[in-house]
Amino acid sequence: MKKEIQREEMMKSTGELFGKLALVSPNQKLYEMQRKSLKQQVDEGRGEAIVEIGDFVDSGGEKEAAIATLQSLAASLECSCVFLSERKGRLQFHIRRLMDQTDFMEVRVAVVGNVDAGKSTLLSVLTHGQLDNGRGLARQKLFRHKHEAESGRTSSVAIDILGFDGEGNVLNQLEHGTLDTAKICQRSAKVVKFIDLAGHERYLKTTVVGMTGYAADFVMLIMGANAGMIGMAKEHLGLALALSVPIFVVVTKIDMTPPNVLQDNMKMLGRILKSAGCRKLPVSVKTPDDVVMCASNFVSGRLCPIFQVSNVTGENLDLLKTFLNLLNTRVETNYENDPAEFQIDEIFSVPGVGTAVGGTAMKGVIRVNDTLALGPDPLGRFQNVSVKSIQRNRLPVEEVRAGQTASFSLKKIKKSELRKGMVMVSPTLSPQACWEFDSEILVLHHPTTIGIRYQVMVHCGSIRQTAKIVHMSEECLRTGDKAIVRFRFIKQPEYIVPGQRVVFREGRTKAVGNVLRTITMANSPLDQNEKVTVQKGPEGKENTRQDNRERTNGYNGKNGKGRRFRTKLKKRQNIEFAPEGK
Ligand SMILES: Nc1nc2c(ncn2[C@@H]2O[C@H](COP(=O)(O)OP(=O)(O)OP(=O)(O)O)[C@@H](O)[C@H]2O)c(=O)[nH]1
Repeated sequence: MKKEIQREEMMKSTGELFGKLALVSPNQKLYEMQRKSLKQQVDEGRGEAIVEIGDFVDSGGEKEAAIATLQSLAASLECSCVFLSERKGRLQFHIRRLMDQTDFMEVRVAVVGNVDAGKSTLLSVLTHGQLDNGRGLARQKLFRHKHEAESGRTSSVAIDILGFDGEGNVLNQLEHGTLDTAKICQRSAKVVKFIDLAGHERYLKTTVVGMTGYAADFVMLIMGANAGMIGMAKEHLGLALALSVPIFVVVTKIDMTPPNVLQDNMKMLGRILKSAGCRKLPVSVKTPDDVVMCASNFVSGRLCPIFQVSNVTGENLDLLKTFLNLLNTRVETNYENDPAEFQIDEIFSVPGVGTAVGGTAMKGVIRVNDTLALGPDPLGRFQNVSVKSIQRNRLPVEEVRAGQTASFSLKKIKKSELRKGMVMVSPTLSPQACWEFDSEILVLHHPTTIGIRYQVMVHCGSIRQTAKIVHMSEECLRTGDKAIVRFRFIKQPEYIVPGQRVVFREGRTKAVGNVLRTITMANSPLDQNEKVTVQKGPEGKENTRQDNRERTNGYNGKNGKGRRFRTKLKKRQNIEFAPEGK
């Protein structure tokens, strides 16, 4: 008996609870310990875990007995248990909690890459299960699920979904030539949402919005094997790195690329990923074992798995699908216990239902009939709203948890009262809007120097608004410089929280940073006597704030609109900054 207890303690301390010895006919106590440990792993992995058992050198029935124990443990926790791969006598299994019909895990993957890299083709091949002919056949079939088609939400960003069942089988099936997203979600245990971001330079804005506003968990960078890392691919890579989103690379067109060109381009990709600016560890994924290793270590963001695929022959697409099936959302588990926070990125009216908003739950759990604080309005105020119903990918659900996207229909709210960038948060947070915030920023690119009163477009979650630099820890900033900078929003106060990632953009200027501190409205009086002379304009002339505002807002002032707008703005600012209670 004493020996037995010692064995249990030793196994517990060495993490060998799933070792060969432990899994072959465990006694009741050991079984319970294993069950507890597995449950913890599944909970920590938000319903999923990769478990390794072994070492099985010569089988003699031990392997089968150990697998049977693991399967029984998984079944007792209402989980599926699927074999993944075997390495040196150690077996890896994927454990996934079985969900009810209205729930599914969600992983968001932003798809970027240069024009013609094969993004649309790869998404079509993955989601439709039919190969390409090398001349654009697959992408024609791609029914672009604009958010509108998919969930009633309108968006300039196209979304494609790939559903997996508990065993990791792809569930996308064409019905009358199209995909029924609600049905796929209903049957799926996991749904991978691809946020297809345009490859053309013209659409860089969309790419930034897609990566910040849609809270991508991962970035899938597509590179044509024949072309290599050209054009916007490097820009997209830089943006993903700056936002600290883990990246994996899919190299397409390996069927049509001569081996020497492929080799050169792979070398170049490896060099870029390892460079001081990236500091990634490129791993070429060639076997199911590589997939498991990469998926288990991917969330840290240091590894960069590289898949070499062909959309025409289908080579290695299975490895990519397995990897996608194993990916787990990056939202912290404990966020579900925090007060709810939901960022709004779409607003729409649904006939017969009323006003609805779409977006991402960043924290907490939101249920039907919950009351949330919606805001801020132009005066920085929040109002209580009640959630009438919730949908996830057109599927009516009772609740939405941190890390999931959803649409809510709201009671007694007019569409005109809403705007993108607003939030709905738990009233217990007593949310406060802010005009100003401090951010530690890194300038990724700027042609000259950035100084006080410089204006940039701020992207923070689904917030997109022009802000002005009012204070800097350095006198001026150039490419590569870091500083603590205070920004002030131009139009209205916003709800942001310390720690949020921010991208600053103005023409070719790009900077990234973290919110350090917000200066809530009560502490942020408008500097009415502020000097209006600001940065140098394109012709070397000094621009006035008025010029800048006109440029920012698209008013040229010639037809008097600019003046009218400014008067309106001034009036509004006066109201906005009136002391509380007046
Ligand atoms: N031979 C071969 N051709 C491919 C492969 N993948 C894509 N193509 C072809 O490459 C061309 C461009 O692919 P697209 O999917 O349109 O590229 P894209 O990156 O979506 O381009 P944009 O939408 O313009 O950004 C099409 O003619 C595809 O048929 C592949 O693996 N092998």
